[in-house]
Amino acid sequence: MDHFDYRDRTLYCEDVPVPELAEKYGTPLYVYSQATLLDRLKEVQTAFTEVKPVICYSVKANGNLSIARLMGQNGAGFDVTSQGEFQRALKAGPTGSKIVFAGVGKSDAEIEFALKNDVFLFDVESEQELHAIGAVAQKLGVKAPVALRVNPDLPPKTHVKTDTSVKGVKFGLDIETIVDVAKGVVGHPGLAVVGLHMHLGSPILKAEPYRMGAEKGVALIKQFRAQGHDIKFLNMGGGFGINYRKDEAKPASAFAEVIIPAVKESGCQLILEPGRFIAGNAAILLSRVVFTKSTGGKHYIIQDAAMNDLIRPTLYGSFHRIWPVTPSTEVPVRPDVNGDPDDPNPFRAMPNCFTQDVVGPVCESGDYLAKDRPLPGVKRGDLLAVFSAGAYGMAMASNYNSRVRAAEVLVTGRTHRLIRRRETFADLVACEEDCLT
Ligand SMILES: Cc1ncc(COP(=O)(O)O)c(C=O)c1O
Ligand SMILES: N[C@@H](CCCC[NH3+])C(=O)O
Repeated sequence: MDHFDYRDRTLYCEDVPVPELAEKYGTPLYVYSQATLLDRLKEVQTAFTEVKPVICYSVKANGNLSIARLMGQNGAGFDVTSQGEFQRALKAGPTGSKIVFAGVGKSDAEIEFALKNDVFLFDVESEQELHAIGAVAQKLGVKAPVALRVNPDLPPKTHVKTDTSVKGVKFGLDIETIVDVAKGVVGHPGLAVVGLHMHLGSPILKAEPYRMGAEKGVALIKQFRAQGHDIKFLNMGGGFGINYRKDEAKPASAFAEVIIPAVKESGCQLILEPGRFIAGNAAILLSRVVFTKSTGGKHYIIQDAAMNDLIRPTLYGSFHRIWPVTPSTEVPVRPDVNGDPDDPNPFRAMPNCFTQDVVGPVCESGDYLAKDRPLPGVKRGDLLAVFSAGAYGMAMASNYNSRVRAAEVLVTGRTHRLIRRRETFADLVACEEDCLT
């Protein structure tokens, strides 16, 4: 399973026994498999190779400099959504990396920064933004390369907090009005409208929305061209889903099958912005059991990772597989289907499994990594692996409750390197002025 597997009842990341990492770096710890990161990037590159795509790794999923560098070294550009992400991409990417800049609220300063740093394309999300970009570009005496982001009004329902292409969300230009917006900037001295962008949501487990989106995209591109815009790029965004529960995700080839025909018809270069697909299954969040507790008929595993380390379960009710790193002989070693309500759980009947909540030390009842999950009994000091934590895990981590953020380690084969050290109290207060002493 993505270079995380059990050998003799011990979880390995590539060829490193995970307990060794806990010993050396402490917990909570993000553990990344370099082979998985590269396999996943390669999978996208290979699936779309026929149309020579520009793959812009979505930095928001995981912006660690070493991971971004790995992407850049292996042919990826970057999709960014703030100046901070832009700077990460510049720092980690090779010279000339293609950087696409999306986001609904780019400030003039960010626009100027991007223009001065060779932005490949702005993904433009509103008419006001389009004119703001045009104005900044004119001030600098350049033409800004832009792709208009359409909200294609499609139904890939993900989660109310992550839907990006259903009517009424804040993203993109309405499909009904985008053509008029494009018309309004024909011949604009500060703007080169060269692309169409869409991002359908995340995560998406079906290919069909991409087929529908790409078809709508081709129709728009034809209209933009008829207006005189020289459209060269079709950017289909990110959103490809991954396996959180079992084998629910589609391979990249399934998306390629429905996107490539439209790309060919459009005569455009394809851009993709995968984030989760590359990083999601490439990491576990490793934690250690602090206490166990039973109260009010419920059983709790209190471990040292919390909502500040991985907020997805709290924020979206997301499911992450969790399993002991060294399961006892009474429980199976593969965590494939634990707790999946859509799947009859063969582990439920295991003598040592019972329904438990996996919670952290943060002072919120919503601080949990799993709820009502059939898990084996564990004891203080046991290690747990929270799977599929590589995307939007560390990237969304915070210091809530003055908890220092976790360390991150990158494994390749039998070796491992710290790619982010654990924070310290000094880091926590580094930006504060203790001015009343
Ligand atoms: C514009 C844009 N591109 C790419 C992504 C990356 O999405 P994912 O990590 O699901 O591939 C996102 C996030 O959803 C996004 O908003
Ligand atoms: N952060 C989200 C998805 C949103 C992606 C960014 N548009 C997640 O953890 O799944």
